[in-house]
Amino acid sequence: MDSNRILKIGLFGFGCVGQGLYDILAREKNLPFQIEKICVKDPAKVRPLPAEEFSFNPEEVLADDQLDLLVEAISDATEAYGIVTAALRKGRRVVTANKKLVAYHLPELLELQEQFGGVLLYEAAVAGGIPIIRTVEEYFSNEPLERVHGILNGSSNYILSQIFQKQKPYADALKEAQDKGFAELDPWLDVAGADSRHKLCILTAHAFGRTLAPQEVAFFGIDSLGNRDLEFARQNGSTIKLVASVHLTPEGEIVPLVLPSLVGDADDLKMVEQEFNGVVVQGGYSGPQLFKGKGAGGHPTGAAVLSDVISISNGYRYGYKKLQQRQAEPALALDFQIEVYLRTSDPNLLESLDFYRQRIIESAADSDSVVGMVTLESLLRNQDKIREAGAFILALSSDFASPKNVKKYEAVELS
Ligand SMILES: NC(=O)C1=CN([C@@H]2O[C@H](COP(=O)(O)OP(=O)(O)OC[C@H]3O[C@@H](n4cnc5c(N)ncnc54)[C@H](OP(=O)(O)O)[C@@H]3O)[C@@H](O)[C@H]2O)C=CC1
Ligand SMILES: N[C@@H](CC=O)C(=O)O
Repeated sequence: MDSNRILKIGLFGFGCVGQGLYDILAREKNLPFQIEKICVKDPAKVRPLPAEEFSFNPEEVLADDQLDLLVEAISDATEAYGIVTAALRKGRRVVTANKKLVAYHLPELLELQEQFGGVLLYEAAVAGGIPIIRTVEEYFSNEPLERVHGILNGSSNYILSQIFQKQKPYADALKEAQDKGFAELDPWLDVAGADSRHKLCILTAHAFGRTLAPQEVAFFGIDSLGNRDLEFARQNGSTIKLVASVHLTPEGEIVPLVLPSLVGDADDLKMVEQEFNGVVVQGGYSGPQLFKGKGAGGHPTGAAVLSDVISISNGYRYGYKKLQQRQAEPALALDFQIEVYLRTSDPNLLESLDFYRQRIIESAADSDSVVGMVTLESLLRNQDKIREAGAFILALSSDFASPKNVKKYEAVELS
């Protein structure tokens, strides 16, 4: 810690995460931190704190040199980018919870820290309360990793638990996730898999030394999940989880993908329910380890932000060790093949996807469900088309890296 004095924090955002941090600091009175100024957006909003604690002008808070460190927890990624980059240009110490900002701008954020001497930490941005970035960055710094995968979005996991365990309608479960503060301001990010994609990009930088642009990662979500898909999962003795995964192929290429997946009883991710996240880190020597914890919510995320606040005040910064160690940037394994289930009403989609070993699961008046093999390249090329068609796509096992667990499905071979 800097000294015995109380460190002053400038906080941007006083929603779920900002209030979570504020509340923890209010309870843990022995901690040497004080939130000095809170910057928010809406002057008309009723606040639980006196008006003088708030500012509506980010410039004013950024310019305040009395503040020892800044915490950015606002809902707008574009505004957050402006705040965080301006702070780093001043060489400030900054903690952010914003995964979209980090995923889209990591190379620039690294550059700014290098150039101006500031520091940026973002543990809360991936898997909420699970200390996964520091674990991958520090504990696994010297062990080659084979795979990192898991459930990285609390809202969609909450929704799926409500659907599978309580038979709640999708829309009701989504509303609950929003009411509980788990969901993004635009919940499409959660349910369409985009938020998981942002988190996967960040994890990939720390685990494999590859700064992926989000556009390089195909992502699919649960927003078009229908009754027939639920039935397919149930008939196969499985539930569905939204899985984000990155693994290294034997050729040293990487396969990053966000895809709903069938999850059976033997799968470690099966026990990750509600707003919890679960991340499996597969070390080359240590084997698989599951990290499970709350992926969303004010206190779990506030606690992750607090941990960064403490670390940053102790002089910690990410070493990006895998980035430093890597010989060459791992390429994307575009020819990687994965077996998926697809339900669509658009016959052209199957043709565009270049499905092979295709089998029909069900043919109905309004749509067909098929199972087949597809390449990563095809998923990347067709992902917008799949979304626009309202199709639902599902991996047959969360073990994307190896087809050995793929079961035999009730299917009719196409002639
Ligand atoms: N909710 C969660 O469980 C988690 C969220 N995150 C991330 O943390 C961040 C904050 O999320 P969350 O707390 O849920 O969001 P909320 O919607 O609950 O709160 C957002 C806060 O940001 C403020 N704000 C928005 N735009 C501006 C702006 N231009 N200038 C100043 N303040 C602004 C809002 O102000 P006002 O009060 O005036 O409306 C509000 O206080 C997001 O990046 C999110 O992705 C990360 C992990 C978990
Ligand atoms: N909306 C996100 C919040 C945490 O990152 C989620 O549901 O996981």
